[in-house]
Amino acid sequence: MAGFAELGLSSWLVEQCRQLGLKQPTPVQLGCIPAILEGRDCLGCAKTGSGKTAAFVLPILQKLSEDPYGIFCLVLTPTRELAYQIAEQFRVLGKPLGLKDCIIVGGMDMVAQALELSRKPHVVIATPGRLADHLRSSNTFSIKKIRFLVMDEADRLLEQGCTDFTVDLEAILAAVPARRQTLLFSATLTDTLKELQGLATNQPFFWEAQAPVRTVEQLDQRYLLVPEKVKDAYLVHLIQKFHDEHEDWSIIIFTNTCKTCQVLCMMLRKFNFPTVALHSMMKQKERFAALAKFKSSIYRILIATDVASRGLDIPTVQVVINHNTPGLPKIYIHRVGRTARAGRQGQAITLVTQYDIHLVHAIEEQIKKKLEEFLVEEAEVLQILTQVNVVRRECEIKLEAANFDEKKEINKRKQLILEGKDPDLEAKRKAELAKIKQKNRRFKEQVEHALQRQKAGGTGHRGRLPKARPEARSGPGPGLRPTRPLPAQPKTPSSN
Ligand SMILES: Nc1ncnc2c1ncn2[C@@H]1O[C@H](COP(=O)(O)OP(=O)(O)OP(=O)(O)O)[C@@H](O)[C@H]1O
Repeated sequence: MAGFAELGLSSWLVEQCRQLGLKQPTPVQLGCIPAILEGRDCLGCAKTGSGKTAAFVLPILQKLSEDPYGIFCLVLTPTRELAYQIAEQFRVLGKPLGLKDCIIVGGMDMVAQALELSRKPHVVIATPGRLADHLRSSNTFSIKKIRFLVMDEADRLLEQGCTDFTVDLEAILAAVPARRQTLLFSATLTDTLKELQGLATNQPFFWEAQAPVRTVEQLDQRYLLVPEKVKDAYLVHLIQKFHDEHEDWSIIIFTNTCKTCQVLCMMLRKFNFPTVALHSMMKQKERFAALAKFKSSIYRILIATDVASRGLDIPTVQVVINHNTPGLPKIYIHRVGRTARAGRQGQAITLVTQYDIHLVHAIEEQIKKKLEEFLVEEAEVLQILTQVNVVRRECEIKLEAANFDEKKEINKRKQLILEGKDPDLEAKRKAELAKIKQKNRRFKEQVEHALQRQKAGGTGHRGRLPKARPEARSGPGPGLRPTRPLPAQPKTPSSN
């Protein structure tokens, strides 16, 4: 198997790899590095944790060392935390060059960033919104001469999710030169391939990992069927179990909203689990602090929204728990990809309610693998059910008293005004859109149910995931009483 030197990398870079413990190139590095060194555009699609970052960082550093100037390379990425992580890779691998990098993300001081940009760093790593703000408001820097444009998590940058980058991307693409090398990477490129191909037209080289399953082999993937109303008791039970059995394991829990994330964080802390939260309603400083505490294993549990689902590389994470079943298979792929990275083992457990079964089927179809059931002692869950529900309610009341919803609303309105939109008009438009979506969802569910009935009637019944919640899981019967309480509460760690 070829080593880094055989890929055409200079000896100083090979030595940097060795010092970092990277002995052999991974397949995506083997595939993409020579093409990038040849000057070709590159689209790299490989599983989570397979070393895509070094696949673009190494050849860029090599080219930079041959013709150093600033601003030589622009890297775009969807989240602020990911921008810092990528910058670190550039810094460590590019140390012998005296590499100057600059991170341009929202939530940080704009004046300081403008000053840094004017000093012509070699590499700028940015989230699109903040970089576009700088381009609109300042003429003290230029990205007209960049050699490389990298879009990490490229499909996320192009799709119109809850954060829509398209307008900002247009502004950025208008400011970069047509003659450049474009490198696009993600574990899920295929849905947006056409749009991406429009960006990478210079002898594009497409590299995709060939594998029967789209998730990592070392990842043990399970589902746990839970009734919606008692989901949190199952979550607490799972965490208690992992905590008891493997004290040194780190766990990421993914939730669907900032509010749930915050409530669950408060709740888990009440049960003395060392938990930090990460979501977009937090101040940037708090976000970084939470992530730092989790990375350094001071806190073993991170509860996050999808702001943490892509790219984050934290080797100590052994378990990912999906508190909600992701609505899109690709979100599932990225979330569970936070564990079992770089050849390590990992486990992912998805809590599935009676309403989410069709989502699991969609995930299984996409990843080309069936999830297995995760078995728990239901009696143990029932013991803590009342206690968990009471604590959760207390936390909700506390959060409401802190005006969490109002703050969220104010933040949203501020953001819309900054984007030049009318918040009231937007609210109306959103309400209409939600109505249409709900109608579509209901229709889809009806079709899904009809199909399932048809399948169950015919030969195609899978007999694994039941269609309705089983009686045994529907909560404690009249005679059931908790017998083994959870650790004493309340006792909340002081910082977040
Ligand atoms: N050649 C290599 N040998 C061993 N480890 C490597 C190698 N290249 C990268 N790694 C390590 O693998 C881990 C995952 O790499 P990276 O974060 O680049 O993954 P990724 O493919 O970008 O994942 P994701 O799709 O989740 O963003 C990192 O800790 C990195 O240091």
